[in-house]
Parts: sequence; structure tokens; C-alpha cells
Amino acid sequence: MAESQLRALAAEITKLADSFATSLEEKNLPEASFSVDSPMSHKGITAEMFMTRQTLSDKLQDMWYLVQGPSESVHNYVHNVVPDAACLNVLNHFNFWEAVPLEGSASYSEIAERVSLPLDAVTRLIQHGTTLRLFEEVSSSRVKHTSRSAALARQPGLQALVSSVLDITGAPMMAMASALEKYSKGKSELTQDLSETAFALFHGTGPLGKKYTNSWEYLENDGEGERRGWRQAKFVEFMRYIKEIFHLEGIVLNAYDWQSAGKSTIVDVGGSAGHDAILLARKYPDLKLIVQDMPMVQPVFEADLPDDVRDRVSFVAHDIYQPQPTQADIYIVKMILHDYSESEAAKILKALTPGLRPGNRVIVIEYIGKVDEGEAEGEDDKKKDALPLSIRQMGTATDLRMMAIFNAKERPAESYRGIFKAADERFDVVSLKADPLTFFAVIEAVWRG
Ligand SMILES: C[S@@+](CC[C@H](N)C(=O)[O-])C[C@H]1O[C@@H](n2cnc3c(N)ncnc32)[C@H](O)[C@@H]1O
Repeated sequence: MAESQLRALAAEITKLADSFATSLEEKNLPEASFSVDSPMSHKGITAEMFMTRQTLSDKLQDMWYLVQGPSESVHNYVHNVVPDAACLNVLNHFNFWEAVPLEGSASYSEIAERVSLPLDAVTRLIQHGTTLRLFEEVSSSRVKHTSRSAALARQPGLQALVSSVLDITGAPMMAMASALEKYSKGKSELTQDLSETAFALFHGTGPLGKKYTNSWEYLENDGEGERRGWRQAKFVEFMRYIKEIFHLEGIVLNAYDWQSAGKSTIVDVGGSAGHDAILLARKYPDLKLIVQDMPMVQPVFEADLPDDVRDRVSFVAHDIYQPQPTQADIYIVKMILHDYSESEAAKILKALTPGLRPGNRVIVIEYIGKVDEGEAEGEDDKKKDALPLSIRQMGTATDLRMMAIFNAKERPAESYRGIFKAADERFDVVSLKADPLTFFAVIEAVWRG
């Protein structure tokens, strides 16, 4: 009889889990558990431990597929995936996390009162949540937190991530089949038109009563009266969270020799509520920074701007597609172009050019979710194969999200040379550094004029 694949996988899982647990012990790092006092994340793990963890995740996923068998693994996935996502989204939207105390428990009726929803809906939502280890029943009428629901209660940034990724892109992504059917079927290239995305199709026909072409318009305009802008405020929180979990401070500080910039003026184009500008202002007292973003970001900026940098960091509402109104020495464009197709990204860079003077710089800092493809095919295939599927999936998932929301795609770092060139021949790309470990690239261009 052939050797059991299940046993072989189980042995690999045991070995990898043992290796991960041993490394945690050696580094004196606590192991995560389902209990409310568990660490929120495995902070402090090395790159090697990260790879072990992701390889272990791959094996566990394979085990799941194989124990279910091919048909049922598909069937069961389809059965659960959307209710799972919808449940998490609703729990998050109504902030069930804070309706249950971190210590102790709450009854279903207490939670219903706190989240202002009918008891029946609350009970059913939480009961599904418990199958995902979000809350745990302590009796037939009371629940307490697990570590996963507690992580959401404790981290507004994680709540903002659920809101900004799941709530904004979840339903529109399910319209991808209809969008491809309508705009790209039978064509050799995917449309790059921003009005022909799954997002635009979903919102353009007004399922929620409003028409939005892209997610930025939605973030900016959703909500009536006082509530308008709530999604922008969440998105700002999401960006701060991303900065924290991916340790982006170092990437911003190392993107350029800021000391050499002296008394420069810097514009952070699409700079959210100024987290990067504040970081640079604090570290380099000679720099003056102007943050540009959409109007509904301004109240968040004003409310959160620390006193110590008030005289050097300011905000101007500006649309990145419009000609740049501010004269500066350096323009930072961080995590912006990523959301747009090459032609749209070139338009955004082109909009910077009217006021540029020779020697001015544009520093693009961008997430690179995919391994470079194209050149040296054999080598790249090897690099790609070496990556655990769970890591590749992070890149391919972002890539599909980009397709659904912006008709854009994950691009290799090198493609930014072409985007600068398409924007204007007078840009000289003087440096391009991509770090596969951080998934970020820094591309620096100087305006020749
Ligand atoms: C992914 S976030 C990046 C934020 C920030 N640069 C960072 O790295 O954390 C993209 C930003 O671009 C802004 N944005 C999108 N479209 C814009 C537009 N047309 N005009 C101005 N800002 C825009 C969004 O509001 C958001 O703050």
C-alpha cells in the first residue's frame, strides 16, 4: 500500500510546530493561545521563524484539503467563506468587541442592547462567530472573549483594517465575474478604465442607493451629516496600523538621506493624516512638511496633529490628479501608485510636473507584493517556488483586490521606471531599491527640467 500522505503531512506538521515552539521558548517569547490574556501577535519572531510559521500554515491548509477530500473541500469552503466574512464584518461594524468586557462575560441581551440590534440577530451572529473562535459561549445565554475577539477589542487599527478591507472591498469583489463578463470578455487585455471595475459596477448601479466610481469617493462621501467622513477616519486608522505592523517607520526614514535635505520643503502626496510627515518632522527639525490628501482627511489631521510639530507640518486638501499647487524640493508618493493601473499612475506623476524645478525629487515608496516576473525566467520561477503558498497568497490576494477595485495590479519594482518615463521624459530615475524581505521598494527620480 502507498504511504499515507496524511501521516507524512502530520509528521511534517509536528516537526514544524515543534521547531516554531522551540524557537519561541529560546527567544523567551510567549506562545499565542485562545485565552484572553494571550499575546496579540507573535511579535519579535525572526525572518526564519516567520518562514517556518508560513510553511506550517501551508501544511495545515494541505491537511485540511486532504482530510476533507477534493469535492468536499470545495463544497465546505463555498458553504462557509461568505457567511464567515459577513459575520466578521457585521460584528466589527457594530463593535461587538466592546459590547463584551475583556474580563468576565456578557449575556446575549446585554450585547443586543449595547450594539442596538435585535436579540435574535445578535445571538445568531455570535453563534457563528464562536465557530471562528471569535467569542466563546460560557453558558447558553452568555459569552466571553477569546484571544481573537479580544485582539479586535484592544486594537482599533485591526478594527479599521476589517472595515477598510472587508467592508469596502468584500461585496464589490463578488461582482468581479460580472465586471469581467461586461468589460473584458473576449478582449486580449484587461480594461484599465477606472469606471469599468467590479467596484464601479457594484456601486454604479446603486445597491446602496449611491453611485461611487472608486473606493476613495466612497470613503470620502459615505455617511450623512456628521457621519460623513467616518470611513476616511477609519482608513487613516488602518494606515497607521499598517505602518505599525509592517514597521514602515524604518522604510520612510531610510528612503532618502533626509539629513542632506537641510532646510527643505517636502510634500507628502496622499499623505493620509500625516503619520509619515510627523515622523520626519520630529527626526529632522529643519524640514517643513505639507501633507496633501482628500478633504475629509483634514479633520482627522487637525485633531491628531501633535503640538511639537504644529509649526512645521500642515495640511492642504488636494486631488492627486490635479496639477500640483505647492512648490517643494521633494515630493513623497507613498503607497499611492500601487492602487492605480500604469496609465493612471503615470497621470498622477504627470500632475506633479507643472511646478517642478530642475533638481527637485520625487520619492515613490511602494509595496511590492509580487516577485518580479519576466526577466531571467528560470531564476524567478525558482524564487517563486521557494516561497510558501501562504506568502504568495498575500501577494495574489492584494493583486485581485487591485483588479476588482481599480483595474490595477501588483507590479514588480522595475515597472516604476517605465511609469516615470511615461509620465514625463524629464524624470531621471536615479535609484531603485527593492527589499524582498520588507516587500517595499523606494524609487527616487530627479527632475531634469
Ligand atoms: C493607501 S493610502 C496611503 C497613505 C499614506 N501615503 C501612507 O503611506 O500611509 C492612499 C491615500 O491616498 C489618498 N487618496 C486617494 N485618492 C486621492 C485623490 N484623488 N486625491 C488625494 N488623495 C487621494 C487616500 O485618501 C489615502 O490617504
